[in-house]
Amino acid sequence: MPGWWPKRSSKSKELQKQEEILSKSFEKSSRIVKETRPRSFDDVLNKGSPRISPRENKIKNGGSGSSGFSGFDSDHKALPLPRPMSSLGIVDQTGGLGFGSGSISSVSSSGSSEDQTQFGIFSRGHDDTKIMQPRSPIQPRSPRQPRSPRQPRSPGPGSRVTTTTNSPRHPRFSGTYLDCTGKLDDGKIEWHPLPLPPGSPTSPPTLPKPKTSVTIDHSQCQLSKWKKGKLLGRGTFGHVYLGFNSESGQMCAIKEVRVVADDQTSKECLKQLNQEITLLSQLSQRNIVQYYGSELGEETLSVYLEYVSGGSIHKLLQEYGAFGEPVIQNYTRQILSGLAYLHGRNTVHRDIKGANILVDPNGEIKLADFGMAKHITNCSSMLSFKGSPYWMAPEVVMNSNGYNLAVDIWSLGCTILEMATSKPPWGQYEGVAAIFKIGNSKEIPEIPDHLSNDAKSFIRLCLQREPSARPTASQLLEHPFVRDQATTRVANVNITKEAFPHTFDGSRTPTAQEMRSNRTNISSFDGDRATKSRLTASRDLIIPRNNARNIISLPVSPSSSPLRHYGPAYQSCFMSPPHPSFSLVGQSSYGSSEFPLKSNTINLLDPWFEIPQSKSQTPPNRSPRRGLI
Ligand SMILES: Nc1ncnc2c1ncn2[C@@H]1O[C@H](COP(=O)(O)OP(=O)(O)OP(=O)(O)O)[C@@H](O)[C@H]1O
Repeated sequence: MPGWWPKRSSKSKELQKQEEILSKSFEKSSRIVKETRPRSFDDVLNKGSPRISPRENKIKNGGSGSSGFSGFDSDHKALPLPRPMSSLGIVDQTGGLGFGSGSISSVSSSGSSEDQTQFGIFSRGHDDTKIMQPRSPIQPRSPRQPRSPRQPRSPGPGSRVTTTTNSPRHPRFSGTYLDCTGKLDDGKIEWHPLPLPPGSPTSPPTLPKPKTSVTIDHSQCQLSKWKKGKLLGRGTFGHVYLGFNSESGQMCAIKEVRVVADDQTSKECLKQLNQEITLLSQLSQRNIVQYYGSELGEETLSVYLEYVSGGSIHKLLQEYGAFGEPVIQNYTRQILSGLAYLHGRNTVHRDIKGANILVDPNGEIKLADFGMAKHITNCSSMLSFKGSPYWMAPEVVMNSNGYNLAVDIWSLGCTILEMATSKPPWGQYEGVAAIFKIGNSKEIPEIPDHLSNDAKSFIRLCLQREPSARPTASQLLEHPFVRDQATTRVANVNITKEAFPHTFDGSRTPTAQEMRSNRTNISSFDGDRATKSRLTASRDLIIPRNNARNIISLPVSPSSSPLRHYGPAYQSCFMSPPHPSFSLVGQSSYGSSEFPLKSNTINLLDPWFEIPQSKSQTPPNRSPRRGLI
């Protein structure tokens, strides 16, 4: 704990103090994005003045039952409203308050961009609140696909432009925008052609995979037959509608964001959607919502996605209450499969929670909402303060050393608790107190007693405070909690193959049969720890050592986290020492001899060794070291 963080015996005083401290941190690096008077679209385009979006308008007018901090999405009543947080520099324009189940997004990089000092706070009406801070332009860019030079915009009012990844950008994006990786961009937004209606004379029999490098075919614009239907839901940045193709009868979900030039909110919306488009267009896996295409209209950018009619896990929890363990097992396995695929591509979701996980009528899980997702390059830092507070990993809250794919594993553990209790983890705490608990305590969220030992063991593995101690998604797929389901085996083999088409050294991954026989061996020696350890080690040989697990730490800006003590920035591509505050809350800090210089040690331990509760709550240097891929 930082020296300036006093200990108080009274809980209320302590909370009050926490808020004050967080307030100072936030205020240093934040500025409330003020609402602006609505203006006509032409005004906006011609004069570059901001225009209020319908969503903002709703916020301005108080929305419907908005609190901005209900802890869950719409119509959720599980959490008490928090106290006003204006002192934190967080103002919910609805009169609601700071952190709910909403996502937080700020950035910690240093830089001099004017934008960088801004925190935009966007109420989600009665959903929750997002805090966003544009990235600095000096951050390294992740690899992107080449873009073509500009091409003229299609004429006529009301016409829609459907373009592709290497297609021209919309003239309205000629200003500076933030690119898909969160860095300032030159305004280019990537969108993709809509699929031709299945069954139409010129269409493929099924929806094609998204094209990432095709030339413009304007005939596709005319062939776009998707009609916008009823509202499915609202997100922070736009609305999601049902789409219907009257020629094929097929449905899709249309995520729509209003395009308003020079408006900070719109920039954020577009940035987020652009990020989602770029990432989703490269993904194709059964547990990840499929991207179909995107289209730029006169006033809106629409993203066409696989329609998942069952709604989110969060919504199901609200309607039907906590899930039984078999359902949790089944959903967890599928979430893991999606994560294994995603992580195999060095991509971190960063906002895993019930509200972002959709369920189709057959119980198939689809990870959605990739607005926070990020591709991790070898030396890129992950220092942004992004995610949804209650599901946020300690290293994200503290944000001292950068973080990695393991943040999704922590959030998965939280989501399992959410499924088991129908409440968010740490739900008994208000937002700031929850963040304090996550970042500066030794605790993990409460695990319900009624869960099986396998479930408890699984959750504890996910909720290890030391990120490198958390197993990977692929490793967790072998945990008895999810492994022993009848339908799991073959599906997981395929997923592993998808996620890891090649081993780390470039050689091929084993065939499904090889994998099966390996797994058979593992399960047949379930009771034999030594054998299992050996097999675990052999499993490590076939699962590539994902270099994204090597997290690298880069200098952190003081604005990285509201809980972060302003300390010296550290080093380069090596694991950094833990945040000093760990040692100040009764946890000893890393000694140099204990500090893991390499985080990719081959794991020869049994990954399913159940870490006792007390150990899972111990500081990093006391946790059993687990070499990870
Ligand atoms: N592919 C889809 N199929 C069916 N419904 C969807 C789909 N995508 C989103 N929805 C619905 O629309 C709602 C809003 O989705 P969206 O991804 O925009 O925001 P969110 O995840 O709720 O919030 P945020 O983006 O702010 O984190 C979801 O809660 C869900 O009910």
